[in-house]
Amino acid sequence: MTKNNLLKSLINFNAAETSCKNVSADYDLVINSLDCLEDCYFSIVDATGKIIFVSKDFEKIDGYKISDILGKNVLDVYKLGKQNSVHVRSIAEKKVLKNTKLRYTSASGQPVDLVMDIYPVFSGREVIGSFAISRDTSKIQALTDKVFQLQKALYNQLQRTNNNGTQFCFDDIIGSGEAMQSVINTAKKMACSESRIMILGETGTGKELFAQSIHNNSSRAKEPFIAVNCSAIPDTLLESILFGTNKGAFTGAEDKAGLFEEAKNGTLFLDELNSMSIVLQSKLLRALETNRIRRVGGNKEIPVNPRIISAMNIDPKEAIETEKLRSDFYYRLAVITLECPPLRNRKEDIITLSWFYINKYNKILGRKINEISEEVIQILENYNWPGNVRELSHCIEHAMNIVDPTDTSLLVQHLPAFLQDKILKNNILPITVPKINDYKQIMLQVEKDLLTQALKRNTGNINQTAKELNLSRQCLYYKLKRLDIDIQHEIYIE
Ligand SMILES: Nc1ncnc2c1ncn2[C@@H]1O[C@H](COP(=O)(O)OP(=O)(O)OP(=O)(O)O)[C@@H](O)[C@H]1O
Repeated sequence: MTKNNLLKSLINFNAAETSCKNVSADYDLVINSLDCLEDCYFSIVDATGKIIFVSKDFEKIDGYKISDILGKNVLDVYKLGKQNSVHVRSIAEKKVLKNTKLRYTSASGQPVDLVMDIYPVFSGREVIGSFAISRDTSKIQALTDKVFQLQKALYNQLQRTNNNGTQFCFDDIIGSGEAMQSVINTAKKMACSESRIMILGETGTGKELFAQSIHNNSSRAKEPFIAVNCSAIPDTLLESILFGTNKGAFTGAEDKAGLFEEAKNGTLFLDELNSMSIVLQSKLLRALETNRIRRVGGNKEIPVNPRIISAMNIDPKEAIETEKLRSDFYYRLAVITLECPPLRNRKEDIITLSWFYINKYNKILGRKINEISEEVIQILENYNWPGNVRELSHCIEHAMNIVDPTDTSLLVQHLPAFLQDKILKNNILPITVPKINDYKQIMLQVEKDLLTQALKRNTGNINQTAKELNLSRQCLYYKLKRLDIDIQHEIYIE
């Protein structure tokens, strides 16, 4: 049976079914127009299983050349038993097989996921062949797999979050340098005690990460961990959030437990404690002294038992001196203190952290970065990271969005513009203060760094440097001489 005869039967069969008798067509045109369908091919075999026709996309999907398989039997081409060939089954059973899913390896070794609809072709009562529409669902399958993986990761994360309100434990803290290891060891010891902890450190240094890890390493791990950011909530609300409310306290107030009660025997983490008003500090102090709270509008004292971990991102001494913080309140909470060092003081961890975030975004964004250029390493290690690990993570996230999916190296042009600008123009001031206590010597070093960098920016040009610093030429010369700065030195002519 020729292809056209088979097609004619096929169309006549359908025409009979649809009572549309006068069908005439250019069969090749009809069949080839199916090629406009993406990731899909059309195939016809005769009653013996011999392949009579396949449309163009077949080569792309199956990896065979059409000319190599035409005229051959499907069972031989795919090395299948009769039961495993859907074409042969459809002919033998005289049945339409819809939505048949197949997974196999193509001639070029790629895994292929196909969904096939196979129709037997009749001439009268006799089956004279079958035709199939095969849709390549490999891409959709890969996407579905990815969605499934992401869902699973999210579910795991939520499970951890839902268990006790935390996401992190000590294993999640990155930092193999001496400074971080020492903080981790201290924090692990603190986890074994019941004393109140004050965690100090600049923004983004990992204070909450430590608070959660301590909770998860403590005997209270199965109880809730509840965090409240004192700077994010207006003072009047913060009181009712912490202590709860009793009905009638103010319009709309209901009987509601506060966070002290909700934390039960777990941990209550008071973040940015320094933002709390002095009035609320006094009320809280009373609760801390008695381990009892009174709901807003209530008159009953309720015993409470969470362990309190607090955090501050400013110097407590300064806050006490400027009367933003009550000293008795501070010392009630800072029974033991933990200091999270800023990133610029533990440069040895910067690249390890960068790799952590690169690998994270390689997975999330489907990137392939496996190298950080020397220049980028220099930049990352020399920037002073005022936003600490949070800022570094955002910087890498930015870079990973900019790299092309085929890039394997993280380069300067991928970094956020402010980092490229500042560093490439030598416009930042990583002032290297010597570890000495002599104020005069420190100031001399600071002045020297400042002038050296201004000279670098102006490629050693005295007039321009003096203008930028708003100094006279003579004054600049005098300072350079006093600080022993050699203006002929090649570093200024970069
Ligand atoms: N050592 C570290 N290892 C891994 N991730 C870290 C580390 N330090 C901080 N991070 C990450 O940096 C981000 C900021 O950390 P965290 O919120 O704990 O900082 P913080 O000091 O509490 O900041 P803030 O004072 O602004 O509340 C988080 O995503 C955290 O997971």
